[in-house]
Amino acid sequence: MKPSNHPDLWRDALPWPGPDTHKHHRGRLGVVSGGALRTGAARLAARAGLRIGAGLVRILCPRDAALIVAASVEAIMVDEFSSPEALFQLAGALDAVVIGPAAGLTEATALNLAALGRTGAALIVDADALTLFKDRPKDLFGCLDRDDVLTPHEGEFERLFPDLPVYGREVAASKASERAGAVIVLKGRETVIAAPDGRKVVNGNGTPLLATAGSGDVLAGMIGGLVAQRMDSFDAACAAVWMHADAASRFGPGLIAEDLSEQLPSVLRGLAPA
Ligand SMILES: NC(=O)C1=CN([C@@H]2O[C@H](COP(=O)(O)OP(=O)(O)OC[C@H]3O[C@@H](n4cnc5c(N)ncnc54)[C@H](O)[C@@H]3O)[C@@H](O)[C@H]2O)[C@@H](O)CC1
Ligand SMILES: Nc1ncnc2c1ncn2[C@@H]1O[C@H](COP(=O)(O)OP(=O)(O)O)[C@@H](O)[C@H]1O
Repeated sequence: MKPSNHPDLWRDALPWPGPDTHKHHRGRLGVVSGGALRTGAARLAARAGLRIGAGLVRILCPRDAALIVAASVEAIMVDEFSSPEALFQLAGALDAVVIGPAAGLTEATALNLAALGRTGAALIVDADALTLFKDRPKDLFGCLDRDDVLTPHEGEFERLFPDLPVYGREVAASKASERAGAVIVLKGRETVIAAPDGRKVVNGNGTPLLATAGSGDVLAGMIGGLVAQRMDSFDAACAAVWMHADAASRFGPGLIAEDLSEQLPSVLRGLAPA
């Protein structure tokens, strides 16, 4: 399949604020932070979610991380939780939640994911929250709904779906989406986005400038920010993947993950209705 992702597929579905909107209407995104030494990934994701238009973004922190995160954010809000049940309560007021970036390969991450799976929030599951389920992928899939999004790089994909890479990336992504019952974003040079209902798109505007630590965390936050604004999860994933690469190309050489969100205003201006 030739690269097929293009703004024509999802431009009309992008969320823009109307005259009577307020921040809660624009979508409420949560991002689960790792522990005290692992807060950067959540901050990258949260900032991307805010930049892409979610009206309200909260970083949900284990107790040891809360003051560290609070000291390093402004518009982003901070909550602390001390148990999966407390996380469940916090997430009840959110439209979408990102979990996984620097979350830690611990049972606490699995329990937190299970708690989030019991809320109405759409989940964007990345990084550690994928790797953790290497030997028990069904435990992960059991927590998911069809509007949830998994964002594996090839290493993470192989851990969850060891029998699928042999089919090639496109067929593998479709089979994985069907098996997981969620949208799959199989990242890489040509990212493949597949939905359980059979929709599939291959992205063609990627750039190797994105091969830098934390760029995947930013992508997860962008998808989360669009899903929080009630964009269909498959469309949101296609749009975020394209905009993420466009942001990288606009910045050019020297790009680090922090730069991606700062390019989003110009990416969005290029997509806004006239
Ligand atoms: N600013 C931050 O705090 C950042 C935190 N990060 C977090 O750091 C933790 C560990 O990240 P790691 O990079 O070690 O975990 P990974 O699962 O990305 O890498 C582990 C191993 O997987 C293999 N692998 C196979 N295919 C790969 C691919 N396409 N891309 C990358 N690796 C591939 C590599 O050999 C690598 O050694 C995660 O929780 C991650 O979310 C990273 O996201 C980077 C930025
Ligand atoms: N060579 C490449 N060409 C195009 N895109 C790339 C390339 N390498 C990485 N990317 C993109 O960069 C991002 C990396 O995500 P990930 O591996 O999860 O990084 P991290 O865990 O450091 O955040 C993905 O969106 C991936 O598609």
